[in-house]
Amino acid sequence: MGLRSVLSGSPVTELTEPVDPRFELAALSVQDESQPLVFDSVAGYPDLSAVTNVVSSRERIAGALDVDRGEIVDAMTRATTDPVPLDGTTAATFEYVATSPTVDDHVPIPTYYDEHERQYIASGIVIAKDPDTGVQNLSFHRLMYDGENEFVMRLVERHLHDIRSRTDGPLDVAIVVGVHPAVELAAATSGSPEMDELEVANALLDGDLAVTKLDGLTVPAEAELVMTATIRDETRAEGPFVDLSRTWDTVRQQPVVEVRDLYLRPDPMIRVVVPGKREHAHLMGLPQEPRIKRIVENTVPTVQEVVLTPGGCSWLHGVVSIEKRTEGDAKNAGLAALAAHPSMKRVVVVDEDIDPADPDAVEWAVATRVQADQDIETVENAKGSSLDPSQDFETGTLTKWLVDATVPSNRDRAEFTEATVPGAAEISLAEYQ
Ligand SMILES: C=C(C)CCOP(=O)(O)O
Ligand SMILES: [Mn+2]
Repeated sequence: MGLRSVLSGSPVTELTEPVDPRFELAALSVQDESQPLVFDSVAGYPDLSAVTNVVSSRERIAGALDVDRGEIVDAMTRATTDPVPLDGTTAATFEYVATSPTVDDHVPIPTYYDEHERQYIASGIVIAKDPDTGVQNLSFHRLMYDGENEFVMRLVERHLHDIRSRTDGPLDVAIVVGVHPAVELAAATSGSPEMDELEVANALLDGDLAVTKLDGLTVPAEAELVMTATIRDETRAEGPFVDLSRTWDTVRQQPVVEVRDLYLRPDPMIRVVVPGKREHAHLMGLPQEPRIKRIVENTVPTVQEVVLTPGGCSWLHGVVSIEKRTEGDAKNAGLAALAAHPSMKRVVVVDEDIDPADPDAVEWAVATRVQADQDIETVENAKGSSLDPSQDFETGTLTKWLVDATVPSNRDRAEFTEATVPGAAEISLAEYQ
């Protein structure tokens, strides 16, 4: 099950005119994010196509995982709780192309936002093996193209950073671009170091993930593009880059990645993720929700749902709904959520009658159920997201806050319940026309 399997049999928008990977491709991709956009012709690259907006809607994600839209988070929870071991390997669909390649001679590396931006692969999944446990890790890392066979990779202080710090000398990895959305969602999951995200993807695909061996690593057999590479000790300036916050991320010294071998499927379809747009938000934010819910559940078992809100970049703001048992539950649920996802700066806790995915409903709860002097708590000097432009960049800290927008336990719930017109939810104008 590869990338192409989710494009056949469901609507996609197909463009036949040549598209320039420098800005034009990104500009077209944001015209309509409701379904995948296939570029049959990429200027300068006659033998390939490109695709973006593959997971721009929760409906498409649900379709890719063969679940209902409302079951996505539970499917992710099940897959991360019970990963499915990989059962054997198969032949790769990709073929060897070149050693030490000048990468953008072979594949387009887009620019997205501005003249001073560099070319970036924002859809690359890095596969590495933990030197101590042998467990593989998959994670997304933006890759700034630095010419010939070199990139500079944003290496956030998470799992891959930890693997690299425990590896003596350069770290050999594989970089895959263009895989099934289940592999992308699994790679975007920040799970425990013991969790092999390929097994999470295999669980999401009911054991049907085809994998193959490459230079001692296990990689998706149907990947469109694979690069074996080495993360070197050398660092260079990486950025500026527009990331999930939709603001320019700062420039940092980051490790150089040297591409050893390039592999491509025949007639490859190059996977493009436009940074800061909807599918980037889905890939980053959605996999965090089941993990946050699992952690909040340890404190408040009656947690109902967790949503990282698009208005909060699907990363910095969240809403948690609970069935409140006792006063104080909401504050505990908020504290647990902030701890579960350290990149989150604000969490609003609502009762179970409020849809956390509906920003108007959440604002209505804040407007009618919050007294700021009692229901808002702040946590100063906490480590926030590196993507948050409001942070103190010297310390990397900021103030986090939680809002208890639940009905006070000592008040009558009926006073805070939204009135509805009888039958309004069932009746329809069509019946009277
Ligand atoms: C996309 C990136 C750089 C991940 C941001 O991770 P965080 O600084 O932990 O919020
Ligand atoms: Mn991991």
